Amino acid sequence: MSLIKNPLIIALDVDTIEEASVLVDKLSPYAGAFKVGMQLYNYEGPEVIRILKEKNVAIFIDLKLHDIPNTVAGAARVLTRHGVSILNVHAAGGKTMMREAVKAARDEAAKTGIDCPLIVAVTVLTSIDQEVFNNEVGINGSIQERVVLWARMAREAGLDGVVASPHEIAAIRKACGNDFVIITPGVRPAGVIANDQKRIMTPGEAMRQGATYLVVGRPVTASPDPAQAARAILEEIK
Ligand SMILES: O=c1ccn([C@@H]2O[C@H](COP(=O)(O)O)[C@@H](O)[C@H]2O)c(=O)[nH]1
Repeated sequence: MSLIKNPLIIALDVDTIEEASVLVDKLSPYAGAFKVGMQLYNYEGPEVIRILKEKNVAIFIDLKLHDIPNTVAGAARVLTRHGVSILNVHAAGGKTMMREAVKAARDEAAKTGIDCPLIVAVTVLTSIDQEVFNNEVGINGSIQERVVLWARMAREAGLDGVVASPHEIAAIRKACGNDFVIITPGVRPAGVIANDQKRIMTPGEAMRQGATYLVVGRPVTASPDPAQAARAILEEIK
């Protein structure tokens, strides 16, 4: 059974378990889940998952797996053992890589009796705009076309959903249906600084577009009053 209580996922982009714990203690009444990404996981390792799970919160392990199919499958298998609620891979790794990741996670869940996490594919990062996408990343065509193509590919590979910017939600919904999970970072309440995010939307607009979950980091965690910032977002998306 999913532990995710509401659509607001808070990104714990901090170095240490101590800093993450302070945020979780302040924010767990408001957050549906907490995201542990490469900064926190690469410093603290799997211990951070164990400690946060003791607080009875749902965890999205955001390691954006991207490697050959065998390597990604192995990582998906061992991450499943941690009992996380969501894990992700890069769609750019291809359909076989995604399919192997899903198979490994589901087999491990069936073998151990641990709930299988939702497995989602990262499409085009929300920090990338059209100019960078074509001229630096070197992929022709529009970001939206590519995101929809990768979303369809992820669905065909058996994944539960994708990570995409709020700008592509409507097109993904049309292509992949209402049951497909869409997780959207690049969320900024009105008047809040975008930082390095390029394809942004407010929490209310992103939910109206059809997001399943919103990922929000700095607008909450760097706020002088993180609990109030999270409460305001929940109020906006209610
Ligand atoms: O395309 C993507 C994929 C992942 N992220 C992650 O979401 C959070 C956003 O943090 P903010 O502070 O709200 O900008 C962060 O952990 C990213 O690694 C993303 O932003 N875009």
